[in-house]
Amino acid sequence: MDLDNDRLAILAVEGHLLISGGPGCGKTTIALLKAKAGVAELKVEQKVLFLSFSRAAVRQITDRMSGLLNRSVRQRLEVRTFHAFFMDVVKSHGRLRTGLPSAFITPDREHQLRADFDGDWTVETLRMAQEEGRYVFDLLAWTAATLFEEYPKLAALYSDTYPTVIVDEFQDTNEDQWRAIKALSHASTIICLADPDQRIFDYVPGVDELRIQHAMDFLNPRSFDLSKDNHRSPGNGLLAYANAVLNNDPTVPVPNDVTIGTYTWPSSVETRIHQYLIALRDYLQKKLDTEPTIAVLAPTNALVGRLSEAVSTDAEINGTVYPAVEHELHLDQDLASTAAYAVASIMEWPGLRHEDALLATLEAVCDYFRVKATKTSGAKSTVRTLERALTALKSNTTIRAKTATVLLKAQAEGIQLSGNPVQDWQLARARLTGSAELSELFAKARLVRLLKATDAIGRALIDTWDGNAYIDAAAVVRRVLANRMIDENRFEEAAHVSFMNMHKSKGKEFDGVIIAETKFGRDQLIDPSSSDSDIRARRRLLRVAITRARHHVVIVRHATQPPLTS
Ligand SMILES: Nc1ncnc2c1ncn2[C@@H]1O[C@H](COP(=O)(O)OP(=O)(O)OP(=O)(O)O)[C@@H](O)[C@H]1O
Repeated sequence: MDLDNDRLAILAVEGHLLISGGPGCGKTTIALLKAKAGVAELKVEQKVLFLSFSRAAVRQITDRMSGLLNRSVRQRLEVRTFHAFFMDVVKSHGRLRTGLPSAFITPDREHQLRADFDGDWTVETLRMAQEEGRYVFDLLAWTAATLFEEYPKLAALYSDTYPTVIVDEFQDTNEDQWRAIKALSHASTIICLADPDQRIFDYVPGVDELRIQHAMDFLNPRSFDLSKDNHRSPGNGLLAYANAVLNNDPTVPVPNDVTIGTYTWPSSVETRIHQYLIALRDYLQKKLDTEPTIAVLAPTNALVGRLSEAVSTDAEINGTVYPAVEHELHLDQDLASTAAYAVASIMEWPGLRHEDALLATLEAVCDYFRVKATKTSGAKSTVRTLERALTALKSNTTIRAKTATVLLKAQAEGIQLSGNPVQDWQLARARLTGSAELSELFAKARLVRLLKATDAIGRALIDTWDGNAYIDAAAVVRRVLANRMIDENRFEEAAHVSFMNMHKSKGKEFDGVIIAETKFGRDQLIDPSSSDSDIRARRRLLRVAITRARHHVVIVRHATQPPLTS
């Protein structure tokens, strides 16, 4: 590996460090080499702590470690998500603040509690933490940082275990993460890895565009800028093009390794993605002489779900058959799971009395909007409307909500299920139509995959089939999805083809990347009618997406969309 003067200096200097530079310039790699150089001086019980944001990023770092560091060095490095680290701190020492053992509230459980709670949820989560020692996900960072600040000896104890702390994606750290880092910085050496232009989470509360400046002021680190280097995709113009998109610079031509594909009616984004995915896979396979890794990225989960579903079955396009493509779908489950419970409740219909069947499904639809209301204020009025419909249904009075009347009609028509869980799932899902709310659930439920009877949900559903209905299907689906979330927490299998939204691709690396858009709303790569700051944020996001590729990028756009640089 080339170690230029900057890198040699990084290895040589002592004290806090800020290593900045664009995607693929080698920040992670040099930080790992720096950690390696310091391992000899560690005492037996000491380790280097490498903090990152997501489990996927942790996996990428551990993958990179295996090519770079031998086993004995790897064992001295602890690569963890912020969340896992803070959870340990709170679990082991939360008692210092409360006198109580610490317990954790899962996100699923939090949604339920929050939906039933009238009042300020932030105040309530603090009360639960302080009076009951029970913590929701979002309070872990705050609590760990507060523990470090209130008990400097505790921070010193952690610093003693971790004399060096490397912080990945430093530009995206929120206020609490930064407070914890500051507390550790009194006795640990902090190495910040940062790229201000990869700041794509600035809509998250506590993430501050001045964070790098804060680090400069507080840590007074030695600063190294590696932005002139590009080791991910050297020589192929991908980074230069990504920067041109970031800066809306039309003077940089689209390089050979970027294909801009367009579609227009009667072709669709789904068919184009299917075609390009197969073409790109073949092209990279030949070029690299190994099965390539490819990511298909889109701005929204809804579009990701549509595309994933489209490539999951063989498609005949203009007389050519494009085979289904095996892939992994990476999503945030929340709302999708809740929508899936509504589908499952419809699969219970033939086994239930009319009123019970309708109540169960309407309740599931209402739950979906309750979960949504914890994130978006607009959903609250939908919840109220649906709750009124539920009351009317129970008290046999006139139902006004359109969603309820549509479901009433669909339920009266009945549903003929066959015992094939895949077909029946689709049949049940198709009942989610006829009102804006039901259509929304339909789109979300797409994100839950049930493509083969051997999928986890399919297998579980088969067990509930009684020849007429799927008894207790909703509860069974809930269990499977909850298990899946826990499994995903443990490890994520590396798939050759992955579908995810553009935000989720951050910190990852693939041989090829396909980016899709439609001409509507948030599914557009850049919505010309949005504000300047939104457009700027989208350009940063696009740069992140383009720079995930080592070799080739395909951008599939509607033919009427304006060019990305003009
Ligand atoms: N000095 C180097 N010489 C050769 N290859 C390198 C060097 N540094 C890094 N690489 C390779 O370049 C690729 C990108 O490196 P790395 O992941 O460290 O970059 P990064 O700056 O952390 O990227 P990102 O910000 O996108 O996560 C990796 O495949 C890595 O093995």
